[in-house]
Amino acid sequence: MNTKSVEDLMETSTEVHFSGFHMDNGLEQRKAGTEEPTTSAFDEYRQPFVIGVAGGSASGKTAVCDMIIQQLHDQRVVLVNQDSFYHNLTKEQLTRVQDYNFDHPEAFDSERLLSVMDKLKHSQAVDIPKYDFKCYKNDVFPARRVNPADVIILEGILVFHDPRVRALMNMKIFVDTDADVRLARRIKRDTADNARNIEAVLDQYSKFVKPAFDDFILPTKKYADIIIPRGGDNHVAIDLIVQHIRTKLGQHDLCKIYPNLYVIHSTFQIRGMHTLIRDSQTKKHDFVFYADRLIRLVVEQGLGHLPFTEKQVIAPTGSVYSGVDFCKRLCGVSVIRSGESMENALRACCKGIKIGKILIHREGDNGQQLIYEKLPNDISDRHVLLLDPILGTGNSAVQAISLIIRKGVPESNIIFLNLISAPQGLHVVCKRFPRIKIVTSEIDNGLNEDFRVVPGMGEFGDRYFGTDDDDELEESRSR
Ligand SMILES: Nc1ncnc2c1ncn2[C@@H]1O[C@H](COP(=O)(O)OP(=O)(O)O)[C@@H](O)[C@H]1O
Ligand SMILES: Nc1ccn([C@@H]2O[C@H](COP(=O)(O)O)[C@@H](O)[C@H]2O)c(=O)n1
Repeated sequence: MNTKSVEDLMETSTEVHFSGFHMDNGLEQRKAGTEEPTTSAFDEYRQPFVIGVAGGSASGKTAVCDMIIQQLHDQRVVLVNQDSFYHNLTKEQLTRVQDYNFDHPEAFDSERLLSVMDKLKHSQAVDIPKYDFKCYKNDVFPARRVNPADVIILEGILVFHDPRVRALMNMKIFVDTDADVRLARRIKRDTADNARNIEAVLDQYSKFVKPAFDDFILPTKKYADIIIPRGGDNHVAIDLIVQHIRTKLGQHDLCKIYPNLYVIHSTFQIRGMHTLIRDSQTKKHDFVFYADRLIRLVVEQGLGHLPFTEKQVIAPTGSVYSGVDFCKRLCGVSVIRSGESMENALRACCKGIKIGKILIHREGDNGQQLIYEKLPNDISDRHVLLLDPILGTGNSAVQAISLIIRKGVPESNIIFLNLISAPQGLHVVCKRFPRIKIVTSEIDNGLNEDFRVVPGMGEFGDRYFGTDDDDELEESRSR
């Protein structure tokens, strides 16, 4: 028996847990231990995308699922059929099978279905029974072993009926096919595949299938995100669904939770630059060179989130080019000292931009103090690009953003640019300021016991400005 409440299940689908940590002012701290967190916070965000496909019997649910699976050929996808969770009929029920209602929610073992889905969502392999429509049993055929996947499709007439099952789904599709088409298909299928006679099929339809559709299935249509008329014939709808799933799968799971969080598109060039700046053996001049390249990419990406106005220009060919005009009222704010490393890239992109500064003193991580600020007087009229290459606990970011908001800048006019973010910090900032935008180049695993991002890249300011011990050693060796 699965004892998870609806809230528990909803939590596993949308919330974030950091095992081995305890919560403190919205942050999770490590109790004791080694360099890496016990459970990688990053892994906790890696959850499969769950799609529910409901609709009347013979509406084309299986056909729609098959098409989605075929088009997602480069992804690991598993299909789970609600039919697999039909209760076995007792001997007595078997003697009067014509009186059994297979279309009622109680015909299914929902607890077993929930337990299987829960395991798959948590990356565990499961055994799923294969239902025999001729013997009315789920233990005639060997169970199917299903491994965890990127996408789980749960298909069945009543998959939207139980709120606990609905809560597991990231996308709900209702296949809407005319009743006469469904009946015609069902007669064909049940007489051919399930060795039933047409009279029995029609009796079952009028006694159970149609009333259950009206009472239990149709009322769940309102939960659907997408309603597909004409089932598998609707290629446009299926293409759009597949495109949406691909987009979602390509995103970090935190971007699915926080729509204003943007991670720049990763390429081997970007991974290569990250490899260099994270390598403890990288010398200062290489560190600065590659950090600058990455910072420039983040700055350009951040500028792309500013508002624009349309503008037409005449090209030297005499033709009209319809383009856009940059947002003019901008300023940067760097968090001293690491944030200053991002100022050059911002100046290189925005000629003459005003850049303010904020200094936050770190005493442990719970006692942070704002000790210096110099911001443009008219900052409240400007869009603000806040510069800090590392987002760790989120404490400094919260202080800096709160100050900028106190100066009159609307939250939605702030874009926070950083190179490396810890999930904990993102969680804190995005929850506290849901309207600011964050642009980062990579999201790391978590924080270590000193609240430093891991794997991270050490103290950014020291490595960028050459004040780390190793460089002093290196210099003294070369003297
Ligand atoms: N677009 C379609 N055109 C013709 N026959 C179809 C179409 N979609 C499904 N079928 C047929 O109708 C029957 C029921 O379709 P299926 O996808 O299994 O429905 P469901 O899974 O909703 O019960 C199957 O025999 C299938 O081959
Ligand atoms: N032993 C059974 C079990 C189920 N049914 C019917 O199957 C329908 C659900 O499957 P679909 O593929 O059509 O979605 C449902 O309407 C049940 O009446 C059955 O006939 N015999």
